[in-house]
Amino acid sequence: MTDRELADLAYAMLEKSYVPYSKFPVGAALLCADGTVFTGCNVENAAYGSTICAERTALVKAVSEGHRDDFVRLAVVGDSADYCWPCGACRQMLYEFAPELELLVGKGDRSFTKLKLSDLLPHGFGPKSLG
Ligand SMILES: O=c1ccn([C@H]2C[C@H](O)[C@@H](CO)O2)c(=O)[nH]1
Ligand SMILES: [Zn+2]
Repeated sequence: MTDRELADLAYAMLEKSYVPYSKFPVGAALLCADGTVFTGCNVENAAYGSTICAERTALVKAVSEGHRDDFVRLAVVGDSADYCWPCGACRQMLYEFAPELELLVGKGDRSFTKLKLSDLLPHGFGPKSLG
């Protein structure tokens, strides 16, 4: 799967977002080594803090289906002028499973930039930190 194809799966998720409060849709698509893709969107809640981000939706879908050590690339995209950088909570949860995960981060004009999770979360706290 090309980067463009993975990003487009994430963009397609924008319309699934449930964002009555922020009106800020986010889409995600997580590629596994066997080619499986888990998609996600943000799902907000009237108790705002109970909102789940698009990246974590995709991640928990994947882990709950038995994937864990096989994450290859994650696309996360928004629909606004700036890139949709993953929030701190998402960076931390992704770091648990794939500290060197490749990221495609996109914005409203459908362009995206490529980097690694470790660029966004250097010296992260993970399973190895616990000894
Ligand atoms: O990494 C992030 C950051 C924010 N959001 C969502 C949460 C909320 O619904 C909206 C505004 O914060 O964007 C994500 O989905 N992923
Ligand atoms: Zn987040």
